[in-house]
Amino acid sequence: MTGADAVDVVVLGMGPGGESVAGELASAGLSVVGVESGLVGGECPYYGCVPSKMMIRAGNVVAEALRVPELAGDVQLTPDFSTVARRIRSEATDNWDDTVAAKRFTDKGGRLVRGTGRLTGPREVTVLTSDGGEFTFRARLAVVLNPGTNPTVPDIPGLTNTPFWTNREAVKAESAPKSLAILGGGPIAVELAQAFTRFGTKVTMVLRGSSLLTREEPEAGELLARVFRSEGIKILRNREITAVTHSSDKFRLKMSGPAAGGASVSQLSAEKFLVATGRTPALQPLNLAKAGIDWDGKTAPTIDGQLQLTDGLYLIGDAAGAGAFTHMSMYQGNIVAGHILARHAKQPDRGTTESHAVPNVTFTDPEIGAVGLTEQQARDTGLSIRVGYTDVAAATRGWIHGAGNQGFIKIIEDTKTGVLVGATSVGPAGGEVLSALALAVHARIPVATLKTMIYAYPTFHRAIPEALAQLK
Ligand SMILES: Cc1cc2nc3c(=O)[nH]c(=O)nc-3n(C[C@H](O)[C@H](O)[C@H](O)COP(=O)(O)OP(=O)(O)OC[C@H]3O[C@@H](n4cnc5c(N)ncnc54)[C@H](O)[C@@H]3O)c2cc1C
Ligand SMILES: NC(=O)c1ccc[n+]([C@@H]2O[C@H](COP(=O)([O-])OP(=O)(O)OC[C@H]3O[C@@H](n4cnc5c(N)ncnc54)[C@H](O)[C@@H]3O)[C@@H](O)[C@H]2O)c1
Repeated sequence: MTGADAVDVVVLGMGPGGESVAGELASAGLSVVGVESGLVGGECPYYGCVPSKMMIRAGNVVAEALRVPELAGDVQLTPDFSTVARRIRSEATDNWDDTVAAKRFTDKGGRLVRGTGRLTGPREVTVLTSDGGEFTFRARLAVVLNPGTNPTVPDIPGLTNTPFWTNREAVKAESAPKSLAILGGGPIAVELAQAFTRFGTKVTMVLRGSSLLTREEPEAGELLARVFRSEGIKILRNREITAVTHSSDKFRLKMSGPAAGGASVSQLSAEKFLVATGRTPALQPLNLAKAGIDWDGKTAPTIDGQLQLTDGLYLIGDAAGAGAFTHMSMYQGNIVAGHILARHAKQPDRGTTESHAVPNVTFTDPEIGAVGLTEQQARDTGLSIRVGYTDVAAATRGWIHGAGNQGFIKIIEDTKTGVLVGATSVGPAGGEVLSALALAVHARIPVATLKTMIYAYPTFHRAIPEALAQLK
């Protein structure tokens, strides 16, 4: 243990939560080392939420323009992906340069160490820098792990020899490819499928199963599949890709149907191939065992309500396994910062994590917002429930909106307590409408109270009382 620098806190991985904990603790006067092997800020600002939502915003503008003939006359449109590519490069990611984010942290008094960190003891972190240097830090108060995830790449023959895309390459695209094959049907796949389609890319999605967005209510995936079909996105269901090759600027994917289904082998070719098959937490290289943590290497490690793996060793973000969303990383970071400051600077604690009202929004058109339990999850936990469902297109605002008005609100009530335990809001502003439902689930507001509320006319959220009236 000789040669280690003593500091108050080490934050290993500066994703959204890590960056915020490190910054807050440094501002509070603690000596904080932030360790980052990539870009300060993590996946979200450089390869995830922000660039993908910039593409989606641009794609939605194109889609709205295409709705002009139905609603407002005529328009001439020449979508050009290079405009959004330029915006992503210059406005969102600073050409994938984190100087500004790094300075934001060091200006607060933090020390940024660039390199790959690992635990070398309880509350001890050793960092290997790219030029072969090594630094060791012993944290007096806490080590916060925020390593995030990497794209999971399935073991498909030939794949790794090809220039396939993950989200990290997709958001760097300078132009929309003529054709794009996408493996996976989760949030990354559907958001990018629709965004590229709107710039003229012929998209084919290859699903191992039969549905899109399997973590959401089934009605959400079904509606999205209908919308995708109408936009020309092809969805191949129950397929396995058995081989991938790339030559003459073309990917060739060999596919078979499900083994049980009598396996028809087929082929698909495309200019680009996006693999969006989930994420692998970057926990393995951290060497949790060095801090005495017993981890099976597969499932999320056990943490307490303050996100501690053990006293003074915290795990936050996607790798904590409570929802791979930026808002979860920041929510957890806030609790951890509060816990550290309460223990060591006599500030009020910020409580423990709650998991009954985790929200998420998939930013397709229509947006898909969800909070809490799905109907199936509620049934699986043994709750006695009532379900309310209403069609957004048939509500006043949906009808006024016209083209692009598809959506629904589905709510799940626990009949024993009379509160909502889950809700899904799909529609043109589905993610924004979700906020009222998320509040209801979070604060456990009785359905009886929600029914007495006045909902402004004619908003999209006025479909909420219609769903409440349908509870049965
Ligand atoms: C395409 C895409 C779109 C998304 N869209 C949304 C969205 O709209 N809304 C939303 O809420 N979420 C979205 N997400 C998810 C979101 O990006 C993550 O939940 C978010 O980044 C939080 O991750 P994190 O805090 O776990 O850390 P990450 O952001 O993954 O950052 C972890 C950091 O740790 C560093 N690191 C890892 N290991 C080490 C090590 N050993 N030593 C030093 N540094 C290390 C990494 O370099 C990285 O910078 C999206 C993700 C993707 C891929
Ligand atoms: N708007 C948002 O909030 C947003 C957007 C994008 C991503 N994210 C976050 O990032 C996470 C990762 O997204 P994702 O879409 O990669 O993952 P995911 O785990 O949600 O979906 C993965 C998809 O790939 C399929 N799949 C998995 N292994 C496969 C294999 N071997 N062969 C074929 N198909 C396979 C799954 O069936 C699923 O359809 C999300 O779960 C979410 O938490 C959030």
